[in-house]
Amino acid sequence: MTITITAFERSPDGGKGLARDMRVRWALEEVGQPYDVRLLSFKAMKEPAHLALHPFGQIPTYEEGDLALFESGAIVLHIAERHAGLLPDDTNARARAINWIFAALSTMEPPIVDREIARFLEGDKSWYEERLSMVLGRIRKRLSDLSARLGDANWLDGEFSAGDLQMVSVLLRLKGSGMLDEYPNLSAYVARGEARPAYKRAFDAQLAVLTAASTG
Ligand SMILES: N[C@@H](CCC(=O)N[C@@H](CSCc1ccc([N+](=O)[O-])cc1)C(=O)NCC(=O)O)C(=O)O
Repeated sequence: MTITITAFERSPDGGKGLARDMRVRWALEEVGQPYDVRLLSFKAMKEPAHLALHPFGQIPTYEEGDLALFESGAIVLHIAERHAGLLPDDTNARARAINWIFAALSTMEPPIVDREIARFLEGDKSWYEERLSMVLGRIRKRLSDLSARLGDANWLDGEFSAGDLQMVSVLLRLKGSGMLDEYPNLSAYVARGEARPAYKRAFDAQLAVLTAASTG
């Protein structure tokens, strides 16, 4: 059955692949599943037709037959459970890979998103500098712990998994900050993710949307 995801008609990330459809695209490319994309304007995302799919009026969503999902984490897990290539067959290894999905989304991503919230929405507040300093400290604590755990391994737990896909995707949100450079093994880890053919296909596909929108 045809898989259809939703994405920004014109992503605010300027084609950097930071919007969360990128994670779903990457997962589908890793498992070799073709997919269609329904591009949405910000206005359309808040209209009844899309709100029926996504209660918060966001992207991405995932549709396949009579299944409709939202939340990129849930979508990537669904893809990983349905197709080989993103979760190990071994029961315990599979559980550990899923453990890393949650670590990426629940432990690593919140302070990283908090930094973006501070920088984009709180710059005019009197307490901005003090709060940003605390947020950066929280990010560095998580990066330091992750760096220590990864060590010189290629991936977080054996073979590349959906846990790495999510963790690399989360760390990529720091790419322009210079903070990853403070942890050379994390920078190399992210670069390994970006070097994967599936990542490159997904990145090129999301960039093509913006290029078409810009020249259209
Ligand atoms: N928890 C949900 C969060 C979904 C979400 O945040 N979607 C965003 C786009 S991806 C988040 C995102 C947006 C922009 C950038 N960027 O770099 O410009 C990066 C990431 C969205 O639809 N925003 C529009 C709205 O809320 O009205 C998930 O993981 O799917």
